[in-house]
Amino acid sequence: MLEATAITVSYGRHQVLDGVSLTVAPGETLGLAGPSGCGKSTLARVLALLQRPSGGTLTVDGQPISRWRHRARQRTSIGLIFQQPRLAVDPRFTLLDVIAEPLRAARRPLDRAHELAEEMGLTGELFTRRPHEVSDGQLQRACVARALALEPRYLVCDEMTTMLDASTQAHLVTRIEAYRERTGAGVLAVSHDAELLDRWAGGNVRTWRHRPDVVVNGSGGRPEGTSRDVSDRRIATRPNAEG
Ligand SMILES: Nc1ncnc2c1ncn2[C@@H]1O[C@H](COP(=O)(O)OP(=O)(O)OP(=O)(O)O)[C@@H](O)[C@H]1O
Repeated sequence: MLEATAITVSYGRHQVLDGVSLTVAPGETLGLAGPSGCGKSTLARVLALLQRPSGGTLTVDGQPISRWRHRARQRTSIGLIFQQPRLAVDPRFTLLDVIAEPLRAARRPLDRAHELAEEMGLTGELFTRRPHEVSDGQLQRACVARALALEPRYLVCDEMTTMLDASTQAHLVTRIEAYRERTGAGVLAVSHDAELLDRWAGGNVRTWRHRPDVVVNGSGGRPEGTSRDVSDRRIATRPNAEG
C-alpha cells in the first residue's frame, strides 16, 4: 500500500493540504479529481516522495518514511508522470537518454530503454531526437517509458494526458493499465477531468470539492466519490470551502 495519512502542506502562510489521507492499493487504479489549484499536484508530489510534507505520515508497503533523507529506496518504487513533459526532461537529452536516465542511475542494462521506447510506440528515428524535435505526445510517451523503466510498485500520473489529443490520451492510459495488470502496481490518476478519470479508473474516483486558492482550515468538508461510497476512509479531506 502507498499510504498518506493526515498530510499537511503549507506554502508560507497558505495552507494547501490540511489533514489529507489517501491510500493506493497494489493492483488498483484510483482516480483523484478536483478543480485547478486545490492541491492535487502538491499531493501527487508528496505521494511520490518528491516533496516533504509539513505534517502527517507516509508509508510505502508497510515501511514508514521516518527519515526523509533516507527515502531513496522507497523513492524508486514510485514512478511519477508530470503534466508538462517539456518541464520534466533535460532539453539536451535524446528521447533514448530520457528513457535511460533511471536505468543509468540504478546501474541497470541500458538495452532496456530500446524495448521501453518500442513498447510506447516510439520508433527508431525518434530515438535520437531531442525534445524540441518531437511532439508533446511523443515526448510524453518517452516520459511514461522513463517512469516504467525501474518497474515501480506505484505510479502517480499527474494530469498526464491533459495537453494531448484523444488518441494519444487513450494510448497512454492503455499502456499504463497494461503495466498495472502485468505487474500488480497501484496507479493514482490525478486530473481535473472527472469524466476521464471515471473511464480510466472504472468509477474508482475520489472527487476533491475544494475551492481553489482559498485558505481554509478545517470544518465541514469532505470529498465525494463519483461511483463509490464517499465515506470510504481512503481519502478524507478536511478542508472544503464550499461547505
Ligand atoms: N511551490 C509553491 N510555492 C507557493 N505556492 C504554491 C507552490 N506550489 C503550489 N502552490 C500553490 O498551492 C495551491 C495548490 O497548487 P497545486 O499545483 O498543488 O494545485 P492543483 O490542484 O494541482 O492545480 P492544477 O490542477 O491547476 O495543476 C495553488 O494555490 C498554488 O498556487
